[in-house]
Amino acid sequence: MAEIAQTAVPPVRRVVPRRFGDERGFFSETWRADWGLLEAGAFVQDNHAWSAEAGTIRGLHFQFGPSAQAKLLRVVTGAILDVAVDIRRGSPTFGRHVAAKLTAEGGEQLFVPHGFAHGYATLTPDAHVLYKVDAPYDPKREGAVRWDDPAIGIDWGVTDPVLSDKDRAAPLLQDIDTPFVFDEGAPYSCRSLDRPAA
Ligand SMILES: Cc1cn([C@H]2C[C@H](O)[C@@H](COP(=O)(O)OP(=O)(O)O[C@H]3O[C@@H](C)C(=O)[C@@H](O)[C@H]3O)O2)c(=O)[nH]c1=O
Repeated sequence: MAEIAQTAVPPVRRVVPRRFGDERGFFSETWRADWGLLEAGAFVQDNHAWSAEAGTIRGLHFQFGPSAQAKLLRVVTGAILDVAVDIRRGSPTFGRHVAAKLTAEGGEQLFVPHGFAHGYATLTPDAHVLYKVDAPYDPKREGAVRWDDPAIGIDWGVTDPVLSDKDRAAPLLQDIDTPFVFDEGAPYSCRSLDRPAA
């Protein structure tokens, strides 16, 4: 059982799985097919990323075409600010974002569908982030948007982040031709085109 809530930028969802506590600790189901986020079998890869320092930012990333990824994220040590930005051309919420705090303590999760650029900032040192994705890693179909794009205006709470070289060089949203198109008839109201964004 889990509490699943729509966010201000659908279909991004916040998920809080129930925890059954006892004298040993707790037990929690962290994903079930019958929660209806994705059909059974859709998730094909699990990821684990560790960041040593608070104030590390990873993102904003996406994969496109047949490799577009939906993601279900959670934190098992520490805390992050998890962010999803709508980059579906023609979307009523294009350029808007959801920022959700995910903590090991609370077990909160964020479901990020196709058509969104995703990233997070670590709010604590030693942050372990786990996530499921519904398409395998495909470095030939990766794209990125700058973490500090003023047109998106994310309040990361971090001024001088630890970044990868790749993320430091990422383009602004206005300078990419995003490969996602808003389409109410498609899953996640998103059509994913098989062409690079830049
Ligand atoms: C993402 C990924 C990376 N790698 C490798 C490539 C590279 O050598 C090393 C580090 O990759 P990156 O710098 O891209 O890792 P990172 O910056 O953590 O990338 C991740 O960021 C978050 C925000 C996401 O949303 C993810 O989808 C993914 O893009 O790991 C894989 O083998 N499989 C994967 O699925």
